[in-house]
Amino acid sequence: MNTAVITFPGSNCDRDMVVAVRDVFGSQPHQVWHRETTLPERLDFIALPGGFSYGDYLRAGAMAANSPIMREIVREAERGVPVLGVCNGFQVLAEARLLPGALMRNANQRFVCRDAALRVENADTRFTTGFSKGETITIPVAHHDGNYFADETTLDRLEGDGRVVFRYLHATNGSRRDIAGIVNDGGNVLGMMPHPERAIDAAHGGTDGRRLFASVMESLADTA
Ligand SMILES: NC(=O)CC[C@H](N)C(=O)O
Repeated sequence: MNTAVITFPGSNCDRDMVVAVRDVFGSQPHQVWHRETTLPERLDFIALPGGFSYGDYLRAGAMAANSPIMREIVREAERGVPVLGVCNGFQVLAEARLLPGALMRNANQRFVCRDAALRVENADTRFTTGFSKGETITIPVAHHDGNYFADETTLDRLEGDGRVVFRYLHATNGSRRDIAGIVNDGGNVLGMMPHPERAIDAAHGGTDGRRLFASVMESLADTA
């Protein structure tokens, strides 16, 4: 598989993402610096990792969304390549308008760092076929700007179209309707605040994250 992990200045989960992708996909991902203007050809999967790109200056993800490589990522996303944005990666995807809504400061103004119980709301996306609809999974969260906001019309549309993929079982950060992860209209761009790359090995305390990467891998095999 031909995969890429993007690094922005201030990314700090890129190495964990590389390990997860390598482990599950079975080959070393390309590591791409945000100033690059081209991506490796024929990518099967692109991951935007967590961290504090540009120190979360202005708004988390706002500056990274204007990095040169983002033009290419938008192009690949529009071609249907699966793109996963985790935590800061989700913030970047929202700021780049690849996903609707915004990630605001957590409602209680505090950084939250713990395992989160999530309900899988849609097990029919290329990121979630390894789960069952309604299943509860455990994936860690670690953020201070995870409070998902969108207007009611957008939220209703997301819910109606099955684009709310993960929902927190317990209030976590003030997110509207406890939304933890959403996909774009095409179903190939997933943004989520919880960190699946931190749950790929039993030593992490759980392997539910591995099942997300394995789902992507399987969806690629199906379309090959
Ligand atoms: N782990 C992360 O990616 C942190 C994301 C982000 N910058 C925040 O704290 O909200």
